[in-house]
Amino acid sequence: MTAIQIQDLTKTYGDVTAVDGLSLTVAEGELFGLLGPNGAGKTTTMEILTGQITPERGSVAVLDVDPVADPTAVRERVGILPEKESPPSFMTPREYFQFVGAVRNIPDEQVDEQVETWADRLGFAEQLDTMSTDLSRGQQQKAMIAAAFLHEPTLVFIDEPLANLDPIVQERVKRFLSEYREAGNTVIVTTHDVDVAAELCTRVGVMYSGDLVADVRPSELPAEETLLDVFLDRVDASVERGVATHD
Ligand SMILES: Nc1ncnc2c1ncn2[C@@H]1O[C@H](COP(=O)(O)OP(=O)(O)OP(=O)(O)O)[C@@H](O)[C@H]1O
Repeated sequence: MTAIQIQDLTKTYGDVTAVDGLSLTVAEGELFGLLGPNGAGKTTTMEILTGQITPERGSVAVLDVDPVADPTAVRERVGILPEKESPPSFMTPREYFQFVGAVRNIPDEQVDEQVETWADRLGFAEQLDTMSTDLSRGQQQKAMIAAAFLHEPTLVFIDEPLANLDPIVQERVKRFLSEYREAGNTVIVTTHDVDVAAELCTRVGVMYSGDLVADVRPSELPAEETLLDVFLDRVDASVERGVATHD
């Protein structure tokens, strides 16, 4: 089964074409990075794939389910971690996990087990019973990462996975994501950080002005060429060809 299938996808907001005829296939077991500058269309693509908004044109399938026709079925099967989200300010992380567990019909014992595992993995056991409003941005991000994986999905979408995390936690998250992928699961990340994409991802699609301008495997780039070179080369070339920027 392919994890993601996108064919000729287009989404506009008034005069702005946020996604412009995008086609992309991602196999299961990839850690795929959608890399692009501000306004490239990464978030819009993710929102279509997770059934939050609908496109004007094109087809999409996520684990063989159409998120436009059946957004609930997709959201049940995948984990989603949007950028800048945080647990409700009036709940502790533990209460938030119990809430997510109830919404997702996860047995209580499984929630308890996952909470212990994640608190240990990301080092937030001491904050489990602290009101979210009193947590730092990084501590809130840890809780959101754990919540996205609570129902043990086989495909997870993460916007800017390492934002707000200190270097130690960044390493732990990177290691976890690599192991999760090695177990056959799929991760789709969006980022504008070239270093994160180069280090973390098995495959990177460079997005600019609503479409892919490069599709590379960082580990297969020749020694003299970095992902930053590819990024600058393709994005600059698109600017020179006169592709309109959105910002
Ligand atoms: N709800 C909206 N209403 C109007 N325009 C929007 C809306 N959402 C996105 N856009 C526009 O669509 C384009 C693509 O935005 P999108 O957020 O998908 O880009 P992005 O690659 O995720 O950018 P960033 O890295 O800055 O988050 C931008 O020009 C943006 O201003």
